[in-house]
Amino acid sequence: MKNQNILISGGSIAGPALAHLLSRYGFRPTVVERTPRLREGGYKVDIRGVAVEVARRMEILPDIRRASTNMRGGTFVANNNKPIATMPADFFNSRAQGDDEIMREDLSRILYERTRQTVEYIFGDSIASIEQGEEGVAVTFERGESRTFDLVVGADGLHSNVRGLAFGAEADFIRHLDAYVSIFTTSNFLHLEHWELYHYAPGKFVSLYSSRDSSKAMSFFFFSSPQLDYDYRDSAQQKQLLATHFATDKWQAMPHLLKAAWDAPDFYFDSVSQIQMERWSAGRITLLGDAAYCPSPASGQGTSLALVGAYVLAGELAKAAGDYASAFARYEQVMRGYVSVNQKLAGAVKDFVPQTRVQLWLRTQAIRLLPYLPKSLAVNKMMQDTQRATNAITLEDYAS
Ligand SMILES: Cc1cc2nc3c(=O)[nH]c(=O)nc-3n(C[C@H](O)[C@H](O)[C@H](O)COP(=O)(O)OP(=O)(O)OC[C@H]3O[C@@H](n4cnc5c(N)ncnc54)[C@H](O)[C@@H]3O)c2cc1C
Repeated sequence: MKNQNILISGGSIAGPALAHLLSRYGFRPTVVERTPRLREGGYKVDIRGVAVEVARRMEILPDIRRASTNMRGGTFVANNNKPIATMPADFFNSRAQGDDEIMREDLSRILYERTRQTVEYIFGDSIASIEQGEEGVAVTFERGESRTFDLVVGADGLHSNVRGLAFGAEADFIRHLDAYVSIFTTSNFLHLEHWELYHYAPGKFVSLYSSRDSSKAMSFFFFSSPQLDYDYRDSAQQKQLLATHFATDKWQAMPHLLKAAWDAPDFYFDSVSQIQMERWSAGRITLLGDAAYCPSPASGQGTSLALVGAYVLAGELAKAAGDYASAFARYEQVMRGYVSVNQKLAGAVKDFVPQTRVQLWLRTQAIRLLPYLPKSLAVNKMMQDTQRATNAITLEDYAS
């Protein structure tokens, strides 16, 4: 088979998923990850629709189910922590349809553990330059090493380094949805047990979920904002932005959470954005996951697109016996429609949070009614759209 040596930039979800499948087909993948070790952090992520079948074919579904969040439900709370409404988990999620929910870092760890013996991992490094030639791609790394690979895959997220080197500036491909998210670990100071709290304020939403068998909690902050000027690698600056945006928030838990942000080892902050590109491949280089088609956390489909994308890309490379030009073309052809319908799930992100005090009051009244409404009435349309989108691709059986 041709083109067996494949460099993958990014060791979160898309990168290790692709490495797992490629090594199964006899390719020799190398993963380079910028952080010094496997990156921790992230909130609950969904594995939905076709992605569940991909996880099954990757033989990681039992591991995923063992690490399931096992969420029991959640409570909308007022500023003084008094419950507004309490809902069982299956009111919002689609576990009943066979979908799964797992902490992002657990899925990343499962994929890494599956591949660490068969795949070369380089931590704490990054691609500094890429030059394509007839016979391969000459790569230099930031730490100074130079190597040649047959193919390069950018699975390095929203701010993809490979995309920048091979396709051009991020500004040409990113679509800001006028919101930001921040996620980090805190102590389980409210003693939640597989339970989540939800708090709204004008333009803001915060949730808190017990993790690590309730020994810790994970917080998720969301706020609407026009584009902010900050360095996406400077977490001290991002913590300050978060503190400024939530300084006047009246939720009782807020002072504890904002203090925890400064101490959190896994602090994550990013814009709610999508990546939209006319093509994902250029010669021997292609993009995968958020790097190519980030649907944004507002769609809830980033992880599923990354898993399905890895399955299709690896399968097409194996089917074409390493003929990258036809494999990359097929990968785009097979994935385009699925990506597009899932990006649409992000909808109008601003509607996710009430923007004014009046809208907040109306939202609170609607939430009070939720427990008394049949699920079908309250979330039916949203659930149906999501189910259609998450299944909007027919998986080929690439088994060798
Ligand atoms: C820490 C973290 C927390 C997240 N939390 C959530 C969440 O709670 N909810 C949600 O919906 N989505 C979250 N996401 C995004 C989610 O993981 C993706 O949408 C989805 O799983 C697709 O994954 P991906 O592998 O394509 O991209 P990502 O998960 O973003 O991974 C990209 C990887 O590339 C690495 N990388 C970046 N630059 C370079 C470089 N120059 N060289 C080498 N490696 C590089 C990053 O360190 C990271 O490990 C999170 C991502 C991260 C990294």
